[in-house]
Amino acid sequence: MSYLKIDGISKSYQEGIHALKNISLSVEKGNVVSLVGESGSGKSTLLRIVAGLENRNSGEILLEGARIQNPKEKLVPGYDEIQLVYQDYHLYPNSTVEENIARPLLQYDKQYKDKRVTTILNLLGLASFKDKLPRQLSGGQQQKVAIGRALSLEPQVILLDEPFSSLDTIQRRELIAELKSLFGQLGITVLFVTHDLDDALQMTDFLVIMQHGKLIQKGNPEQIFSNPKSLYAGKLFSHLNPIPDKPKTYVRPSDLHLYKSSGLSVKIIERQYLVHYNLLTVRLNDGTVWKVEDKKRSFEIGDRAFLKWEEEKEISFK
Ligand SMILES: Nc1ncnc2c1ncn2[C@@H]1O[C@H](COP(=O)(O)OP(=O)(O)OP(=O)(O)O)[C@@H](O)[C@H]1O
Repeated sequence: MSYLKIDGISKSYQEGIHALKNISLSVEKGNVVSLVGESGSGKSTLLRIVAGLENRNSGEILLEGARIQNPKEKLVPGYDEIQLVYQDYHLYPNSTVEENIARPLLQYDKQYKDKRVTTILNLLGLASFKDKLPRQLSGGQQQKVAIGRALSLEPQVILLDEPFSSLDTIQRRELIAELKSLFGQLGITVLFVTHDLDDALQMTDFLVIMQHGKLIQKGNPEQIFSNPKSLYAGKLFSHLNPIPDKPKTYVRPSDLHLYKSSGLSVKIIERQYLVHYNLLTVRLNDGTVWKVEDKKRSFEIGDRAFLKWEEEKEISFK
C-alpha cells in the first residue's frame, strides 16, 4: 500500500472545462516529489484537493489508506496531518514570528505549545528573529516562518505551492538546500509545486510533469531529459531545434558539435555569453533558426560554422 495515493482525480470548476483530468500518483513516506507545470496546468488545484481544501469531482486521496474527505463533507475542512504552504506566505502582519508559528496551536496547552514553537524556531534558525514582525524580515525568512507555522502541527505531509517565487536566485537556492535537509531530517513527505525546473531539480530527483490538467510524465530528470514524452516535457530542460526534413524530430543545443568545415552549414547571427558556454543563435540555409552551445567560445557573429550530432541524440515525438 502506498503512503499517499492520488487516485484518478478529476476536477472541473466550470462544466465541460477540466482543471484536472484523471490524475493518479503514488508517493512513498518521506519522499519529496516536484510537480512541474506551466501556469494553469492545475498544480495548485491538485494540492488543494490533496489537502482536503477543494472539492473534487471524482477520484480519491488516501493517506495511509484513510480517505481524505472533500471540504463539503467536513465541518472544518482540511487536516492537521497535511499542511499547505502558499507562495505569498499568508502571515499575520501584526503578530511576531513566534506568534505566527504558534497560531495553529491555540487549542494546545501552554507547555506543549512553548516547547513546540522553540523547537521549530531552532530547526529553522529563526530563534533570534522570534520577536520581529513579518515586515522586518527578508522574503526568505518570511517564507521560513510560513513553513514553521505549517510544521507546528507536526504534519506528515507538506504541500508547497510555488513557495520560492518571490525570492531572488541566491535566497531561493539557499532556502531550498536548507529545507531539503530539514525535510529529510524530519522524514516528512513533500509535494513541491513549481513552474521552475531548476528549483524542482534542486529540491528532488523525482519529477512529475503536468500540462493542461493532465499528468504527462513522471520519473527522474535523466529519464525525462533523454526521453521526453511531449514537446513541453522536452522543452522544460532546454531549447529543442527542429531537424529539417525529419518531422517532429529535434536535437538539443548541448548535443550539437561545432566545426569550421564539414557538416550542416549555418551562419552565426547572435552570440550570448553564459556562465559555461556561449549560446549561439544560428541560421540554417533553409532559414530555420537554431540554438547551439559553443563550449570553447570560438565563434563570432557573422562566422560560418558546420554542425554535427549523433543520431541517437535526436528526440522524436512520433
Ligand atoms: N476557483 C476557481 N474558479 C474557477 N476556475 C479556477 C479556479 N481555480 C483555478 N481555476 C482554473 O483551473 C485551472 C487550473 O488552475 P490552477 O491554479 O490549479 O493551475 P496552476 O498550475 O496552479 O497555475 P498557477 O501556476 O498559475 O497557479 C486554470 O484554468 C484556472 O483558471
